[in-house]
Amino acid sequence: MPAEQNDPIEVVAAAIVDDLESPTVLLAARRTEPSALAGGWEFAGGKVDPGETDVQALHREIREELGVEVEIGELLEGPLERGRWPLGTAYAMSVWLAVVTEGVPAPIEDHDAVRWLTRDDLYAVEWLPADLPIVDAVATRFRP
Ligand SMILES: Nc1nc2c([nH]c(=O)n2[C@H]2C[C@H](O)[C@@H](COP(=O)(O)OP(=O)(O)OP(=O)(O)O)O2)c(=O)[nH]1
Repeated sequence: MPAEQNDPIEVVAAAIVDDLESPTVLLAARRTEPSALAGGWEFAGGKVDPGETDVQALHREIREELGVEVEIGELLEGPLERGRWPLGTAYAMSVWLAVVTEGVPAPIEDHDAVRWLTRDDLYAVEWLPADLPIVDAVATRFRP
């Protein structure tokens, strides 16, 4: 179906954890731009390019931004169609749990810091506001 003018822009992102079944840490990345969002923490990811599947886009973005390869796990179901999460009205984001299979995450592009958050400090960074319900969804998967 062709995209309508006011359809949200599709974004994909990874909630990178240490273990897909029983996570104990979550990776957060600090944005460098635009200035309105710089300093906010988020899930690494980005827009799906034309002709790319969501999963292809996710692997590409994670490779470009963090320099790692990931295995993708469960889709964290959001309230919008196809389980996406609203980012304001302009964007809709699909978020999967993921684990690193190759490399060590580093802030290569679009971020200036990455941090592994334990359950106790999941909310210790200043998440972009739209991400808070997604962090809540990740928290429910954490090892009790
Ligand atoms: N990647 C990502 N974007 C987020 C998150 N939370 C959130 O509100 N956003 C917003 C920031 C942007 O306004 C929008 C799209 O994100 P993006 O990373 O593709 O933004 P961008 O415009 O810098 O993309 P690009 O040109 O580098 O592809 O979504 C998140 O957790 N991850």
